[in-house]
Amino acid sequence: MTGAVIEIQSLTKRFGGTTAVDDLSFRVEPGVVTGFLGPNGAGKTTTLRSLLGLVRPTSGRATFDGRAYTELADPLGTVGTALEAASFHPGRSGRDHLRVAAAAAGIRDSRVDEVLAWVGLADAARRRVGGYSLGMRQRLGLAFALLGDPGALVLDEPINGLDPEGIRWIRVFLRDLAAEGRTVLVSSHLLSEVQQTVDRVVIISHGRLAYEGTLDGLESGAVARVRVDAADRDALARALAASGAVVEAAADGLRVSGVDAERIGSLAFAAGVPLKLLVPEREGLEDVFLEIVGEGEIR
Ligand SMILES: Nc1ncnc2c1ncn2[C@@H]1O[C@H](COP(=O)(O)OP(=O)(O)OP(=O)(O)O)[C@@H](O)[C@H]1O
Repeated sequence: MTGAVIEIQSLTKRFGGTTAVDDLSFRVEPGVVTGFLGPNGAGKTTTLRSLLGLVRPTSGRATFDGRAYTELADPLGTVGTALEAASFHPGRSGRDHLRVAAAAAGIRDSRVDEVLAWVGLADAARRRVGGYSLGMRQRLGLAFALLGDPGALVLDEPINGLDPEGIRWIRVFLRDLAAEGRTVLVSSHLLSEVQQTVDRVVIISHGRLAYEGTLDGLESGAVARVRVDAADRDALARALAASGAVVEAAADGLRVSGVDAERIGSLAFAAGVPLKLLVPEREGLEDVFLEIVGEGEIR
């Protein structure tokens, strides 16, 4: 199977005076899991809703192999979606939900049990959705998305709220779907949540593209720092700053960037300042992500 290429081209969506998505362009290829990341309010949901024909863009296009969702000959076979996990009627069983959807879409009834087994819900299929855990509702959402055996999957925050076992399960599940050649796009507001699941990431902030590429590429933007301390911290800071290092004071010593640990050792030695701590540190991916999107910004 080869899933469709998803392409967002100069997409802009304004709601009154709010620009939710601002001239956004990126591509999502089949065969890999792509993370679609940004803080709350960055415009992820609006982008996904535009892609699925639920929102009319102010300008630009969002397509599957060049066709807008509304132009697809076989929408359910092209893309499966799970935009909200909680929107199932609590009084009906998981199986009933899928049977109604399958009948409406002209999909054979036996497919319902296939997808329920696929997502590990076979035993719970006849129970009321009201008694499902969040993880089970997320699985039901996935089963729903897979009904039409789509080449592409577009999932809004599918990992949000899952317990560790559920997270492990969905990681493997999404990777398997991509390995079959499907296009898998997964949104999240936390990089750490999808870090072990995705191959590529698209990061947006304020409706604009902030980064598109591999996780390795993102990591190469991480700043190397050295944590260092001396009994005479001020003398150490002066010696390092005089050699062009960037020195920040912290409660437990100094954070130094721009020079490596070896050079810091020689500079301290030359200045006659004995060190009591010298630890190279690398910024985590989550720090790089927060820097890219602007730490803690919520609109
Ligand atoms: N129907 C709407 N009417 C008015 N403003 C909207 C509407 N939908 C979204 N917005 C605004 O557009 C911006 C982007 O929202 P969007 O839901 O796309 O972000 P998001 O990245 O998905 O965030 P979240 O994870 O919180 O859903 C926000 O400022 C939001 O308030």
